[in-house]
Amino acid sequence: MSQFSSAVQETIDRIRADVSRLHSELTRYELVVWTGGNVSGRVPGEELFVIKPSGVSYDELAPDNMILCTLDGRAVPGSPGSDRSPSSDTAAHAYVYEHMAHVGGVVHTHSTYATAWAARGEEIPCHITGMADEFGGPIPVGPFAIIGDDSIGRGIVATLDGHRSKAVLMQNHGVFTIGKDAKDAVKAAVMCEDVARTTHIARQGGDLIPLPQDKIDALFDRYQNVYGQRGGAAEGESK
Ligand SMILES: O=C(CO)[C@@H](O)[C@H](O)COP(=O)(O)O
Repeated sequence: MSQFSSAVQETIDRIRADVSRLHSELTRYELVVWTGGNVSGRVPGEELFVIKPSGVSYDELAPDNMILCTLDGRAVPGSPGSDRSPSSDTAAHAYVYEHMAHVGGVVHTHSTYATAWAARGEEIPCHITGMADEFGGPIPVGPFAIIGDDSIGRGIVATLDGHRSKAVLMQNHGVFTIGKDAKDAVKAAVMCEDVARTTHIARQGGDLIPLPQDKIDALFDRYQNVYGQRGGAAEGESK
């Protein structure tokens, strides 16, 4: 029998299904190789989130082997999947949920072009309208931090708190993205790789043409507040 009320259990089951399914977007958009990368989703209204097990093939990921964790990064004993170790980035995801209340999803990848910018410790400058739309400016670099404790999480929060960007390039490591939910964070990871690749290729051909700040601001505002179908039906249906 579940240790949660039926309403909370229903929400947990929905987030398990979402997080499990969203991992297939990372492979679809070729943002990860082998077992690299991870997606997590907060359980709304609870001090809980769901994340993938560590080092398990993407083909084997399923709602029941996603791991339910508390905000200190520990698996909830007795919950489905808790017999396995959670993602090695669980502490980083937990730190973000603990310190950024508006965040409902976190994604990590080593996507090729974005990680190349991270390896140089160079922020991606904002020279294309699609980047202004999604990120509202440059994608910043976060500190180099070793996996194993909350150092990566602290670096993500210190870099993204108060920043428009939903993506950070953790130096010498890779991309972490945040979103209002797991799907939104996956979208930011897809867009981050796209702008990293385009900006890299553009730079090979010559100087980049500056995009004025007032135009970046206007594009960001339109995309965030006007673009698409207001009311959310179409976006929700495309899950
Ligand atoms: O970045 C790293 C390791 O440096 C990890 O994020 C791996 O990319 C995926 O680890 P698991 O989620 O499978 O533990």
